[in-house]
Amino acid sequence: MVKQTIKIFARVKPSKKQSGIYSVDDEENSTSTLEILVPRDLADGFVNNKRESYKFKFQKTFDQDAKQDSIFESIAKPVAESVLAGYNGTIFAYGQTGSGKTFTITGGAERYNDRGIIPRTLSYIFEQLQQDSSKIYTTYISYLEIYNEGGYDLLDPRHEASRLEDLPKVTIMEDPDQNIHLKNLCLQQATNEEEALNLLFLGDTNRMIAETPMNQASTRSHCIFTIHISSKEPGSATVRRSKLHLVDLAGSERVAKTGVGGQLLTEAKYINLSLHYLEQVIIALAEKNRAHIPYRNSMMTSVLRDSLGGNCMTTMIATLSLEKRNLDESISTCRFAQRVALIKNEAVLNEELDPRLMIARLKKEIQALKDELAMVTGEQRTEELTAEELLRLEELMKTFLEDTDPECTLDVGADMRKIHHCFKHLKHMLTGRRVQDPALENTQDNSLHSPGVKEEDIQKLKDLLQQRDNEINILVNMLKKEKRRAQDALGQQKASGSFGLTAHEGGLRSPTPGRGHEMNTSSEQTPGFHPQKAGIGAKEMSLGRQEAFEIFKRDYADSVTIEDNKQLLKQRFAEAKALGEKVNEARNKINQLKGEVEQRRMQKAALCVTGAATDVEEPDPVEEHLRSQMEEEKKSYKTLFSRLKGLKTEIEHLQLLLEKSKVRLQKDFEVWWSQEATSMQVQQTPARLTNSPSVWMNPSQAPLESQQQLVSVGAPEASRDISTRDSSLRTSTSSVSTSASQVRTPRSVGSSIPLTGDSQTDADIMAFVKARQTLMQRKGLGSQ
Ligand SMILES: Nc1ncnc2c1ncn2[C@@H]1O[C@H](COP(=O)(O)OP(=O)(O)OP(=O)(O)O)[C@@H](O)[C@H]1O
Repeated sequence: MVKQTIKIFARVKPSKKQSGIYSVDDEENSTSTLEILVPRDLADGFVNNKRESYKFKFQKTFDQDAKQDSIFESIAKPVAESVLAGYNGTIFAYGQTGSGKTFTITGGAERYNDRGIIPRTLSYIFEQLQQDSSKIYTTYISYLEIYNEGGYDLLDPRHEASRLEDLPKVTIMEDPDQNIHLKNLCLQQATNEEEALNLLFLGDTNRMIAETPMNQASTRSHCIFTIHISSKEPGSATVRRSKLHLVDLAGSERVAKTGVGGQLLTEAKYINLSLHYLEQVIIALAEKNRAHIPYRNSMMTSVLRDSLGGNCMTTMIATLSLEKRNLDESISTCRFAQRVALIKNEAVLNEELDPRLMIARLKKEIQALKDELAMVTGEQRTEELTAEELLRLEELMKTFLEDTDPECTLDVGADMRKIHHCFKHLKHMLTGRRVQDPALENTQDNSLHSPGVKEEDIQKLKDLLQQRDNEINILVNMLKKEKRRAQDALGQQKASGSFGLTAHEGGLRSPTPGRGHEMNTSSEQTPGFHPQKAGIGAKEMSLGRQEAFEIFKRDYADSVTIEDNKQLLKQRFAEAKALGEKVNEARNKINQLKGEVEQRRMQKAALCVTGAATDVEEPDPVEEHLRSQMEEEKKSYKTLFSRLKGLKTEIEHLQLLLEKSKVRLQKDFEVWWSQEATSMQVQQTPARLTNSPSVWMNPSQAPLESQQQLVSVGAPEASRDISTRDSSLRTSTSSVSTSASQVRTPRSVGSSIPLTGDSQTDADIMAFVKARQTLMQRKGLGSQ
C-alpha cells in the first residue's frame, strides 16, 4: 500500500499582460511557492480581501514558458508508471474557463508539439507495454462526458444524435461492496497507440459535434478519459487491473461573475453545483475523523470516488490565467488546490485472481483429489489403456525427460495401469531391453522387436530412417528460405508504395487518401466517425452553398494553421518516404552481408572437405570484417527505424489534427450558414422577397443572370473600383474587367433577386446572398 497526499501542480498560461502580478520561487525540497500580488487598484475592487500578497505552495509551478513535454515528464509520467505497476492513477485539471485545462490534458489543436497529457501518456504506456514481454497486457479506453449532471459516452457507436441530450445516459450503479459501476459506458479495446488515439479523436469529435453555440460543451462539461490496463504473467491466475483517469473539468468561475442567464445560467449552476460538491468532498476528506464523505451528491464525485481519498495516486493541475481581471478566480483556484493537497490517498496494488484461470486450476485439483481417492479406496481399473491414452502417456514422458527443471514431475494421475506403463517404458529406455507389456504392443516401433527380425536389419532400417529424416529437414529448410525470400520481395514491393517498409516492421501504412493529407470534403471514414453529423456529405451542397463554403474556407481564421499543418504533413510524408528507403537500403545491405558471410563459411567448409584447409573454426579476417560491417549496418538500421517510428506517430497525430480542423470548419460553416438563412427569412416580405440588404460585391462571382440584373439596376452612388480595394480579389476582378467597368455594386438595390417560390430554396438563395455580403464586408469590400 502506498500512502500519499494528492500532489498539486500549478501551470500559468502564457500572456503578455501579466508582468509584476506574480512570482514563482522554486525551493530545494521539490516545492515551489507561487506568490500572487494584487495591485492596489484592485485590492478594493474585484478582490474583497485587502491583502496584497497571496502565497501558495505547489509541488512545482510551471511558468508561462513551460512546454508540453516537460509537463508530461514531471506530472504524467510518474502517474503512468504507477498505473503500469498496477496502481490506480488520476490527473485532473482545475481552473477557470480559458486557463488551459484542455490544452494541458488533451493538447492544442494546431501543432504536434502541443499534444497534451492524454496522447503523450498513451504513447508512453504502449511503448512500455511493447517492451515488456514477461506479461500479457490488455488495454481498454472509455471516455465519459458529464454535462448538466448527466453522463454521456463519447465513444458510443450510436453517437448519431446531434444533441448530447438525445444520447443514452450513463448511469451509476453501486454494488454491495460500494464499488461504482457505470451503465451505458462502453470500454473499447485498444491494442496499440494508434487505436487508442483514434478513440481519443473520436470522442473529441463527438464532443465537438454535439456542441452548439448554446452548448459549448468543452467549456461547460467535465470529461474523463480513462485508460484501463490489466496484466498477468503467462500461466498465472493472478491479474493486475489498474485505471488511469485523465480529467478535464469544466471552468471553475463563479456564476455571479459570468453574468449569464437562461439556459446558460442553468448550466452554470450545474457546473458550479458539481464543482461545489467536489469541493465539499475535498473539505470533508481534509477534516480529521470525518465519517461521512458526500461522494453520492454528484455524478462526478461518484465516478472519481477512488481518486479522492481512496485507492488512487492522484495529481491535480491548477491552471491559472494570471491576468489582472482574473486574479480573484486564480486565487480561488489556488485555494482549492491547497485544500486538495491535504487529502491522503491509500493506493493499493489491484491484484486479483482471474475467475476463469481459477476454475481451470480447481478442475485440475479436483481431478487430482479424485485420483488420490481412487488410490486410497483401492478402486482399480482393469481394462486396457486405449491407443489415445498410450499416446498421451508417450507425450507426458517425452516432456518429462526433456524438461531440465529438477522440480518437474511426471503426473499421470493415480491410475495404476498408467503408472506401470510409464515405469516399464522408462526401464526399457534405460536398459535398452524390451519389457513384456501387452500395452506396448500398440506402440509404433514394436514391430522392430518382433521375433525373427535381426538386430543389424533393425539398425539398417534405423539408419535409413535417419537419412530420410535428414533429407526431409533439408527440404523443409529450403522451402522456408524460399518462402522468406518471397515475403521479402513482397514486402519491398509494398514498402516502395508506402514508406519503404513492410507493415510488419514499421507498422506504417501508406497515406490514406483524404486522411488529413488533403483537406477534401469527402467523407473518408475513421472508425466510428460520423461525418454526416458535422454536415459533411450529409446533403449535396447547392452550387451557391459550395461557393460560399469556398469563400468561408478561405477566410476562415484557422485556415492558415490548416494550411501549415497540411504542408508539414506533406513534408513529413516525404521525410518518412526517404527514411523508409534508407531503412530498406540498410536492411538489404545487412542481408547481402549475411549472404557473403554464409558463402565464405561454405567456401571454407568446402576447402576443409577437399583437404585444402584444416580447421573450419579458425578465425577468418575476411569474415570478421564482414561481420563488423554487418554490426554497423544493424546499428544504423535501428537508428533509422526508431526515427521512422517517431515520424509515424507525428504523421498520425497531424492527420488527426487536420481531421479535427475539417470537422470544425464544416460545423462552423453550417452554423454560420443557418444563422444567415434565419436572418434572411426574418427580412423577407411574404409576397416577393426583395433583396434590399443583398449586394453582389464582386460581380465576377455572381451567377450570370444576377450579374446582368445587377448591371441593369446598379445604383450609381455605390459604384466602386473593386480592384483597388482588395488585393486578394484582384485576379478575379480583372478577369471581368470589361463588364466590371460598367458594373456597379449596388448598395441598396431596389429590384429583386429571382426567386423560385419554394420557401426553403428561396431561404437558401437569400442566405447565400447575405453570406456573400457579410464575407465581402469582412474583406473590407463592404458598402460604406
Ligand atoms: N500553455 C499554453 N500555451 C499556449 N496556449 C495555451 C496554453 N494554455 C492555453 N492555451 C490556449 O488558450 C486557449 C484556451 O485554452 P483551453 O481551451 O485549454 O482552456 P480551458 O481551461 O480548457 O477552457 P474551457 O474551460 O473553456 O474548456 C486555447 O486556445 C489554448 O490553445
